[in-house]
Amino acid sequence: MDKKVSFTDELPDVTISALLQKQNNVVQPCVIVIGSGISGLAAARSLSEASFNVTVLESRDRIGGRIHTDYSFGCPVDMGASWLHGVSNDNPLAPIIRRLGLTLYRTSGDDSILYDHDLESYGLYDMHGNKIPPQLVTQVGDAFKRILEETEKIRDETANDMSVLQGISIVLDRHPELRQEGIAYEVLQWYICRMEAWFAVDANLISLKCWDQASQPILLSIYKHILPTWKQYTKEKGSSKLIIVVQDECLSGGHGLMVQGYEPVIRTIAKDIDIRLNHRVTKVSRTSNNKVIVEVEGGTNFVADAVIITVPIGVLKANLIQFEPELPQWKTSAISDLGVGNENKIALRFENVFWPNVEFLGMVAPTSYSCGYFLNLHKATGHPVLVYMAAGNLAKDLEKLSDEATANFVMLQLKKMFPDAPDPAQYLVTRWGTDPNTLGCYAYDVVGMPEDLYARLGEPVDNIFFGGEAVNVEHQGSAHGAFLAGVSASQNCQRYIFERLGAWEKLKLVSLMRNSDILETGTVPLQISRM
Ligand SMILES: Cc1cc2nc3c(=O)[nH]c(=O)nc-3n(C[C@H](O)[C@H](O)[C@H](O)COP(=O)(O)OP(=O)(O)OC[C@H]3O[C@@H](n4cnc5c(N)ncnc54)[C@H](O)[C@@H]3O)c2cc1C
Repeated sequence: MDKKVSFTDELPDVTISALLQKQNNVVQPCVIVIGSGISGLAAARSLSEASFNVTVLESRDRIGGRIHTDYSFGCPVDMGASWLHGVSNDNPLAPIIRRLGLTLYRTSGDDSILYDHDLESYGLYDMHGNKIPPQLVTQVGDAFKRILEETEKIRDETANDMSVLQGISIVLDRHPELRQEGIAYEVLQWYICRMEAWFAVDANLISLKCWDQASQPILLSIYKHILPTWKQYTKEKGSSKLIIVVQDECLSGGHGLMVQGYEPVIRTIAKDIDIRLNHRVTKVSRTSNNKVIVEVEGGTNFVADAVIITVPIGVLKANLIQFEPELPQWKTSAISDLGVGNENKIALRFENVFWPNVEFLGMVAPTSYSCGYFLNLHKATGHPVLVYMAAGNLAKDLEKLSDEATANFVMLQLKKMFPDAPDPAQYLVTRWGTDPNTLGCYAYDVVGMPEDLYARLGEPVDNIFFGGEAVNVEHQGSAHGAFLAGVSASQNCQRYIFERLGAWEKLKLVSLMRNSDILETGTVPLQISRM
């Protein structure tokens, strides 16, 4: 007879878990999550799986926040995030993507943040519609890489921060051989325009010290910077635990477009979560008995043991949520010192494809502001759609126009490359900068600001926890970074609440926990349509 018995099989009917669940007095701790973007949803799912009672309050009439797949063209078009940065199993979103069988179109195998497209996948044109020879594009691309490498030396030499643009200008003074003339100069401007798109801000505003925050050295400096602030904070609060949202290293695997759009990922994380749409939070108050009261436009109040705030940094900067008592100075200064960039997408659907089969169509010009580029969705998805992307000041300026005028502006750009381009059958225009639910696209490092801002933004204030893209020290401005930040905020919140429970309540809570099915890892490979 097999003597091996499984522990769970041998348990009598009345397991601890069953016993506890039979009792009516199981009081699950209650947490409010503000915002149903990927960060808030990840926090809510993680809390819900840890058997907390969780409610998500969302100001919009939809979930997903800056992940928004539009289907009005009859095909998925991502108007917010569209790339998975880090197409590998290390990506925390990989398990969900694998499970859903979603396809990724790898646009670049390069892990660096600037090259989310391989150089050979560009089709660049000048303002007169002449195609730029691909060798020139590659040659200037290589020169740009060298220029950026040289800026690292300048950064190491100087104590004070400066903008990336200033750094580039010093490099070109020192290395005249890297200067570009004529059309090559315009191609260089185009690369700068692409860099500006990554940060969603003009190059004269991007911090040279922080722009490529690598893992280890920066993390050390973050610890160095945060400790004095933390000591001050713990002196005020009488607690000594340092909870900090820090991730490992840059993700490998290059960059991949979500061919079916990001929406299925959002829907999966949101499954069965209590989400209240059209609930705009206006005030968060802490009470003397360790509760939080969350007030919603219209006057409804929600009371909870803790709150996790995942609204965009732009919303926090604009003080659209009032705190009582006020947040401490170390937190408010982190909010005000972080920058928030802007990027907008204008998607155009045509009846037929009239452009070449490249991934990116770009127009070079004498300034990065007047350069432009279109993502060719046809190459990755088979749908006749081009997506124009404008960042920084251009994105801001376009928001001053009507949708129709914006689409006309974009068509003028396209017609410079393809004079016979027909009018689009449909178009879509985003306004991430003026939308009161975002007020910007994502966080960036302002020149000369302390390096611990993201970490400070992620620090809790008693039972108020912070998630969202901008609290992730390493992967801010990304979907996976926002996801991780949500999970971290949830874990910090769980720890906080757990420490306040008695032994019996802890046991009850543990008995209700269920294993994650959505956040789990699996063995099904990622589906990548271009290796
Ligand atoms: C144009 C654009 C392109 C991008 N491209 C990529 C990409 O290709 N790859 C990538 O990885 N990342 C990309 N990103 C970044 C990525 O989309 C974000 O980092 C991520 O989606 C942020 O998630 P979040 O949950 O932190 O914030 P959000 O998604 O903004 O969620 C916050 C939620 O809070 C809600 N809210 C706001 N105010 C209130 C309030 N007062 N009360 C209640 N709710 C409120 C908002 O409506 C929103 O739903 C892009 C972003 C933009 C804008």
